[in-house]
Amino acid sequence: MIAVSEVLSFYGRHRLKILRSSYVLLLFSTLYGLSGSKSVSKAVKRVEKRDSMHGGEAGAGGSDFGIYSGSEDDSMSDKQSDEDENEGEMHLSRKKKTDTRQHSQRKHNHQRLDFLIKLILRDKKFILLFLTQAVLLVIRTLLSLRVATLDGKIVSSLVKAKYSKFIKILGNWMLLGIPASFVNALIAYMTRWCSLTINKILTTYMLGKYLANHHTFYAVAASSTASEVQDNLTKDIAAFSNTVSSLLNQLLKPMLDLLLCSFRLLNSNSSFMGEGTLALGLVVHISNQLLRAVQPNFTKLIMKRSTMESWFRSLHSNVHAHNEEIAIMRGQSNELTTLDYSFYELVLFMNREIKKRFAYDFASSFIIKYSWGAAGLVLCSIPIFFRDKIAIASEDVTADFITNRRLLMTASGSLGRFVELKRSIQQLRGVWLRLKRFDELLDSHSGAQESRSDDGVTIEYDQKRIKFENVPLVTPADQILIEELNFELNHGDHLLIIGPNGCGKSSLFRILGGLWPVRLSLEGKPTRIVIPPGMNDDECSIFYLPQKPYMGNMTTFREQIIYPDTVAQFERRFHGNYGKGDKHLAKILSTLELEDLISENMALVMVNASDNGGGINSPVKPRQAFDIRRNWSEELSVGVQQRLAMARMYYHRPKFAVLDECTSAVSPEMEQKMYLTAQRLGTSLISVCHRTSLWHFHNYLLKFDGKGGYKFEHFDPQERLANENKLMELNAILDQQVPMWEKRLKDLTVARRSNIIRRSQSELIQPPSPPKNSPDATKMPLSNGQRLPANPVAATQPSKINSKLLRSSDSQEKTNEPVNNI
Ligand SMILES: Nc1ncnc2c1ncn2[C@@H]1O[C@H](COP(=O)(O)OP(=O)(O)OP(=O)(O)O)[C@@H](O)[C@H]1O
Repeated sequence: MIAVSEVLSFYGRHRLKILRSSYVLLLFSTLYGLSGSKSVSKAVKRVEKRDSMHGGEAGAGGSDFGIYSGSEDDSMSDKQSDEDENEGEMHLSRKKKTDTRQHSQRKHNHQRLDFLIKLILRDKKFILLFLTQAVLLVIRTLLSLRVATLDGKIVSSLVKAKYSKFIKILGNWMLLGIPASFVNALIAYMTRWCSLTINKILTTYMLGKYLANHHTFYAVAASSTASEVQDNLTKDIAAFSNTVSSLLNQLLKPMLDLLLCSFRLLNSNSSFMGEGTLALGLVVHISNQLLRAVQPNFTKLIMKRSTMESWFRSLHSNVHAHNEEIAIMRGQSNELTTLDYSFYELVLFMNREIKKRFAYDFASSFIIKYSWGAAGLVLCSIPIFFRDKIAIASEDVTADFITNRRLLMTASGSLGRFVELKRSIQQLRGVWLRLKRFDELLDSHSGAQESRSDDGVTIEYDQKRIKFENVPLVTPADQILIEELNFELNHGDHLLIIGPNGCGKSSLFRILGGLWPVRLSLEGKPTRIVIPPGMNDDECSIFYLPQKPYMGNMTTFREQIIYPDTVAQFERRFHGNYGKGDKHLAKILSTLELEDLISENMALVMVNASDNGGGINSPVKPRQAFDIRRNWSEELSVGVQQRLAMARMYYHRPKFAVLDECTSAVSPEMEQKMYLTAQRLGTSLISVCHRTSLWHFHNYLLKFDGKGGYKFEHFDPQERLANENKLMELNAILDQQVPMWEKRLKDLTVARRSNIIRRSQSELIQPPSPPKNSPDATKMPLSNGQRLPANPVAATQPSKINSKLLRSSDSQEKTNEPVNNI
């Protein structure tokens, strides 16, 4: 009994402190429950585990990272460890190494998981905005406490009919509304600014990494998650920024509200209010645990849905990008089926998702709004119903009731926001994982720049020479096109590459351009490649012209011609003199007979000016014709695009130019002119062209046979063309003569056949010389009972027996005597 009374007296002395610390503890345990969702952590761990097992090979094969099959992963790791145990000591050490690697990989992944946060926290502007937001949130909470107190006083003065007091408090209440509204607006502004800042930080970082070098985006486009890149760079970053920026609002506001409101309630005039608030906190904590039972895994849901949406979007982009081909082939129904199927899958998934969300929304709405609200009202009503039985310090019960009710409503609203926060955190985690994966993908391919070749391969750079020494032509899918390629080309020489489709002509350019890694000779011979260094500010050593040139839409006409140079480089080249630069461009265009484009642009400028109220007769400067922006890839024909691409090459005047069927859509005369001008500008041509009319521009030939073989030789176009012509003549003769000879052969066969028939029939017809006294030799019966026809002409018509004989003699003839012997 003494002990109990001592405890009670201790409690009485330290009541407020005990209540406050218990409340803070309760609040933090609820908060911990928010982020520590087991399923989410499991999902994250599975991703890490799978990544470590695959050696962090992002994107390769892991197409659907929205679904994690934990059991598969577990069984895989189990199997692996079992094998290791059975393979003795040597394997044990290997296993140790693997474990260490996995451990470091896991550590690396943990660090990587936080890379976004680190990136954001490194930005001073963000920190400043974040702190300002925090301060504003504290001010808002203090203001709302003051408003709650005034609310209570207003109602109390109203009930007691104290009008002057009522007016005075109402005035205060309205005055308080000015800073409260200002702070609210400022918080919304800060949240948006914060989101924009995060978006800027992440987009700059990701885009910078994505377009850091020519390997990364080229390799990423070939990865299995390429369809998601667009969404990663736009939708995911935006979603992440929005959620993170409002996270402070969602987290800090309810926390401050809860702490301040509960402390205020603990200090309340009603002696039991403190304990009541704590009891209410306990109810909230327990019901929150119950809510977890029906809560779906939002991380998993958001990841799966995003992957499906990205796929659906990429299919749409595909239709858009190839609209002309699809439309001309009437392939829309095919595309509709594909799109329909992908959309059907998405809808099916979303149907399941909304069902899961429905159960959760029902439970959370009921618990937050009604259960907690009812508990709060019960707590507030106690001083009114049990006024006589409990000690109440204040006489103003109405004011107390209103204030407490307001405080409890605020606290319960805050708890509701906590529950919402839980959903936001899980969804944020889903986006976070997607961005993490994208970052890994970029990392794995940015490393490709260093591993641009196998160990042992020598890569040299020379402006005036291309040399392949024992270089195998191998595709990224490890398909060997040529086992070893050896050739050398000096600046001033011109190489023609010919061979059947798919033999590796373009693959050679991909290796030359550094898109595919240079592999070591398959026979272990020293592998060496000498290539031009590419493009830099001052000089261009190699330039590529594909069949379908890239036309950047909505860029200026000038940028089209100088691509890939920037306007700043153009200005540097012509010392800021646009007139001089544009004159140079116009000269190039006139060589390619593209002056019409300049006049067309001028006309468009005039039309635009008149549309904008400038008048059709307002003067147009030539510079404006080069400043115009158009949808170049859609508005120009392929032939004009090819000529414009050639203009680019003339502008850059490279040492070497790779022309991969880049003149297929221009007239033969223009084609000759293009090649001639390129050679006059001192560019060595490496071309793939099927037209023999271009052969005389080359003095070396690289011929692929399509079976892994090739021939590199000095090329005499005249001789080759003469041979080619001879070959063509022979082919023409053959084409003409073969059907004739075949017909003759057929006739001979028929003639021979009828000869045989006649011979065999005449043998049959010739009877053994009839006895001279026979009255009618023609009526002599045959051995099988048949009579010979009376009409000798009929003997030439094959009877049933004769046709049998004919057939057997025919087949005998076929097998014994070849057609040629006839
Ligand atoms: N990115 C790639 N990944 C894997 N394999 C590829 C890739 N690009 C091309 N290939 C394969 O390499 C082989 C050679 O292709 P390449 O484009 O070099 O042929 P080509 O000789 O230029 O043919 P064409 O005359 O039809 O253009 C083909 O079998 C092709 O399937």
